[in-house]
Amino acid sequence: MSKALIAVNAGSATLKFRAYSPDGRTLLARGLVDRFGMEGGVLTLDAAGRREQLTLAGGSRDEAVGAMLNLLADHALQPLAVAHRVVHGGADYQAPVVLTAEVLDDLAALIPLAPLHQPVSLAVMSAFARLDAQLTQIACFDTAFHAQQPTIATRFGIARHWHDAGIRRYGFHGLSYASIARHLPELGLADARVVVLHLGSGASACALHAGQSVASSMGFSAVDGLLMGSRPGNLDPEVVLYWIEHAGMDVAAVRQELYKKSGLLGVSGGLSADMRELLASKEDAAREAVELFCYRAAREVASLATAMRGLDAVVFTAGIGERSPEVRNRILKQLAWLGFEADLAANLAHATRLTAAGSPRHAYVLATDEEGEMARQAAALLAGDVEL
Ligand SMILES: Nc1ncnc2c1ncn2[C@@H]1O[C@H](COP(=O)(O)OP(=O)(O)O)[C@@H](O)[C@H]1O
Ligand SMILES: CC(=O)OP(=O)(O)O
Ligand SMILES: [Mg+2]
Repeated sequence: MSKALIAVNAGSATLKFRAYSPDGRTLLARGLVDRFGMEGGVLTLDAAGRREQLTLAGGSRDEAVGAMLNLLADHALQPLAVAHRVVHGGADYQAPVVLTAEVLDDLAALIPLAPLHQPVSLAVMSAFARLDAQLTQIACFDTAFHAQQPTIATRFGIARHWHDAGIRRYGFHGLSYASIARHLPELGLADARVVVLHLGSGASACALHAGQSVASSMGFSAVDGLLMGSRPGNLDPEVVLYWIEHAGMDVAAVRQELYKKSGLLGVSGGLSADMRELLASKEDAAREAVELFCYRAAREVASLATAMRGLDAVVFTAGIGERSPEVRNRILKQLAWLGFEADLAANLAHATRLTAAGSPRHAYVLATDEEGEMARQAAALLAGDVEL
């Protein structure tokens, strides 16, 4: 058996995991549980050049985690530690941390701020603990990368005491932005002002100046900012009051509306939260959902550029950003006035650079690697290289 760092990225419907060498640098195996924690779950593992697939009979999270550990053991991989992506670390967690009962209590207290993600992460941690109480588990936070933002970028225009009580902008997708920041020097952008568009089911944008996060489109929760799969992004708070006072909705119904019924799904008239399906649809509402998604992303680029007092480049990443030439092209068209001269052939070919050689500003595509980032963070923590 060889020891491996396991990085786990639990979403609402899937669980992605990867196994790395103890230094977090070499990928040894990668896998996915589709329909995680539901009936009909399927576990896929790619390791040593072959793919294995397993249907999970019962549908519990414990079963899925157990099956994952068994499959890894078949490949002689035994967890040294497991690192979890945790969406919300609040004001207190600005670096990865080994889980203890106290940390788990703190993370549970943040469930209301990340109702789609935090409960799933906590359930996965419990599943691992039930299977192996001795296993070292580590939380890596989506908020941590943004912790050094200037205060002005984190403040809402509400009374100061609320900010002091933690009602402030945190920013998310930080593991993704950290992994992108690592690759900027390869593009000659080490000191540049870059807006990164993380366009996946959850979508956000981040202003990176010399590789540091200085502002983000996501705020107190992961519902703010860009239009997403089923979340609205920016929304006038009076809409929520209207729903409560005039549409008979309670808090649970509002939360459902905000997290599950809005975004691409809502704007497309319930057609789909999935960008691929909307791009393939001929329905007017689907077209408008895609248009709004791109329009809002482009507007956010200009806003974040202003936070940095300048803009050198835009980087697209995550499921939609890495795979949809059409969405990238629409966003770049809207940004043409800022000096982005699109190279359509490069875009269609998924080249790294999407803009023409003489373009005043360049746009790029980089693959995000949230799991790789977690593995590096976990390895650094275990080696005692992380300031706590
Ligand atoms: N080839 C593609 N063209 C357009 N959109 C795509 C493509 N492949 C994946 N997507 C979209 O990417 C989104 C999922 O992104 P992803 O980063 O995997 O999300 P998450 O990790 O948050 O679940 C979905 O809307 C999906 O439709
Ligand atoms: C923070 C967030 O929205 O995450 P995801 O994109 O995985 O939903
Ligand atoms: Mg994601």
